Amino acid sequence: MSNKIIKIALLDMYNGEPNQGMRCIIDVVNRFSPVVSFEIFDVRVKCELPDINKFDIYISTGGPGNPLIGDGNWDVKYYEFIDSLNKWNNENAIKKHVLFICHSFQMACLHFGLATVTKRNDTSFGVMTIHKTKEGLVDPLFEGLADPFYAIDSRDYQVVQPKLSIFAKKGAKIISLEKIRDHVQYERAIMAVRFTDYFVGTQFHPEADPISFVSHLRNKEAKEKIRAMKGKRKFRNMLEDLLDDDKIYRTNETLIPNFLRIAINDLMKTKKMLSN
Ligand SMILES: NC(=O)CC[C@H](N)C(=O)O
Repeated sequence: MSNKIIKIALLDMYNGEPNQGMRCIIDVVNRFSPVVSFEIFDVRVKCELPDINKFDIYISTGGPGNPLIGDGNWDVKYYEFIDSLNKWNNENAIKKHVLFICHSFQMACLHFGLATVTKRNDTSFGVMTIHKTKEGLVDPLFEGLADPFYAIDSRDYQVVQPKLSIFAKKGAKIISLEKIRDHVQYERAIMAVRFTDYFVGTQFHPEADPISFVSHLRNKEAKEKIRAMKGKRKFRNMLEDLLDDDKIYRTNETLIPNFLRIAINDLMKTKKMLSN
């Protein structure tokens, strides 16, 4: 394989469960071929993690279950792996870029001690509005997305109670929040964090496309559960949101492509500088 190709490791956190995330991520990554190649690592079932010498960019997926609990094996290795990437970035000119999605995002927030993760009162599932914070308005990850923008959310847990002193100490930033729910007193959950210049994560699913969402709803039970949860009108509105060019399509075409473009440009620049 040519050295010019940028290598991406996809950390599959789905624990062997059927999901739409992997197909969507692969679909987005393939838009960058032939500049990139990718390999998949099954973190939770096989305890597989990549050799950090061999990959430039890492995308760590969503996944089922409680992010506070691992099996004492894969989770320990996963956290060690994040630490080794962070250490690498502190010591090397050519950086490792990481995107943490949903379950991985929750685990990263916990690991860096930035916030608490709690179980929500109800499942969050569907097309949600995501609000940029002041920092989010200028973060290149969101360039080309409106404020608010739309994303697919699918979770039972939430990242809340940010420890702002730790954010400040680490230079991390909250870049998006949940919408304000006037009629409920709950705290707005954190929807995205820039951990460092090279590590960023989202609580929602930036990889999701309308097809993946509709496929999920082909499961009758899933469909009925969501229809009952939202009510008929909101359910129909959500289906309409799916077809809107400015909503899920826009996020799918913008956010991970921004992440990859920023990473690829940075890698090409630093690799070239070092080979001169
Ligand atoms: N889609 C996900 O990755 C979900 C994350 C986590 N398991 C939750 O339920 O909140």
